Amino acid sequence: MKKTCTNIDQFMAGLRKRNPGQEEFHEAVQEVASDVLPFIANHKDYQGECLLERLTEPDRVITFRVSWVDDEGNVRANRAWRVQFCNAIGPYKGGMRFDETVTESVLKFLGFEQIFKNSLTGLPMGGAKGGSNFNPKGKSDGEVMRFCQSLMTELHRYIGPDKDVPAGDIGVGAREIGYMFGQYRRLSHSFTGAMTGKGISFGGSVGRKEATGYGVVYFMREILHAVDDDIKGKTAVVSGSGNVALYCIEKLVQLGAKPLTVSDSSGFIYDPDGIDEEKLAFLKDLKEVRRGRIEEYAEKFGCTFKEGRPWGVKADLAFPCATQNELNGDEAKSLIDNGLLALAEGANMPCESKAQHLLRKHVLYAPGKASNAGGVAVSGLEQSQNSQRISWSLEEVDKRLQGIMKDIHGKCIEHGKGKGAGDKTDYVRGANIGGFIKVADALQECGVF
Ligand SMILES: NC(=O)C1=CN([C@@H]2O[C@H](COP(=O)(O)OP(=O)(O)OC[C@H]3O[C@@H](n4cnc5c(N)ncnc54)[C@H](OP(=O)(O)O)[C@@H]3O)[C@@H](O)[C@H]2O)C=CC1
Ligand SMILES: O=C(O)CCC(=O)C(=O)O
Repeated sequence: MKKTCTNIDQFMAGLRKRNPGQEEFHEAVQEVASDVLPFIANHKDYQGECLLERLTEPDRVITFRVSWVDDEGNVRANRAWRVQFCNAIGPYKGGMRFDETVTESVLKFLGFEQIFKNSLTGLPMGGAKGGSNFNPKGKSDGEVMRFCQSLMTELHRYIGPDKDVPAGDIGVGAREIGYMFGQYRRLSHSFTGAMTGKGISFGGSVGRKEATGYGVVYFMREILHAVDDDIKGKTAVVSGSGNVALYCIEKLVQLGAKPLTVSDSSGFIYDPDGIDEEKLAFLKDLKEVRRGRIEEYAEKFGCTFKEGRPWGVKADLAFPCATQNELNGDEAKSLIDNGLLALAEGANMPCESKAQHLLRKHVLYAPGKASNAGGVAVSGLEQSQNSQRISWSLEEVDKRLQGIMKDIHGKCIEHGKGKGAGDKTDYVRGANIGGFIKVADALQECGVF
């Protein structure tokens, strides 16, 4: 029987050859393969069926044109994709990203990560991701609506509650989900839970908007409890000011921590007094309603605005919640030199590989596939509510979210405890192996495909 190649250099050389120029995808696979290949080498049961080779090849990538008309009457065209990566443990599931930086490589990296993340949640969800190089910033509501409707006119053929269930991500919030779901409903002539992150008035779950940000803080709480520490009284440096960052800050404030920074693509603010409930309310209005720039916070509350990223600020905890590769090796060193205790990723792959290496060695470091899984987990709960045609209360959803984050932490401990530098828990290994096993078992039990 042909055995899986467990030599990382050979494995990666093959992957690079098959996926030329897709650097983000290479990076994501390298991170997983460097834990999973040694695991396979030590476990005979996982050696025979080319499991990681199969898991690094998407089931399919759907690419299509999205034509739409701008407010001046000009016809515009963008490219969109849906990467349906692996449905071994449930229908494809993962967000849609609208940003000018979106490429097939970015979506393959995100879809690949999603396989392991969704597996860790314990819910029956496969891995997928989609999006477009359309940039919603500065577009009118009408332009965004026409774009979303046009995109769904093609995408609706490939999705459905038992097939593939898209949701939000960068550039795709409540407004965009509403427009896409509305068009899906019209075209499919049905009302089903084919998308999550929906508005509460049309099948959405309470708590989904908050879930990723709250989840990352719940995960950090577990990390600190495992070393007999607590989140209360800790200072925190947070990047981003979108969905994940805002609700990460909200939960930090609720649990008695002191968030010091918040950022967007123009720069960051540093508020040494900490962001409190009143300042957070201003931030929510600025970002969720007025779609303004972060500098306004500094003007309103008389603190510092700087171009660049917030990683030079001294803090106990760090939460990168903006985008991929937003924290490099030098910035990780600066956080560590400033006494950082722990970092939990709210964004997907925010730390460059040099930064990951340093953080893994010197602090407690939780990778996004574990720490930001709360969002997709509550999406899974939204799917369950839709299927049963019921709505749970916020208390019920939040209780389940806390339970799921605790369970994910438990899986990281099971596979990563004592495996890191100085006998620390290696959360990266824990998440990679914990996520892999369930998918690998399902792949083996369902026959070769
Ligand atoms: N939404 C969710 O449920 C989940 C999201 N994630 C991940 O979390 C991250 C943030 O997502 P989300 O909050 O939903 O997205 P949003 O679009 O709501 O917010 C993104 C934030 O990041 C900033 N940002 C984007 N690109 C850059 C950049 N190149 N440099 C600096 N800042 C940047 C944006 O600033 P600006 O407005 O100026 O562009 C904005 O503040 C992503 O990595 C996403 O994949 C992970 C799990 C679930
Ligand atoms: O809720 C979802 O399905 C999407 C979440 C997501 O895109 C992510 O976890 O990165």
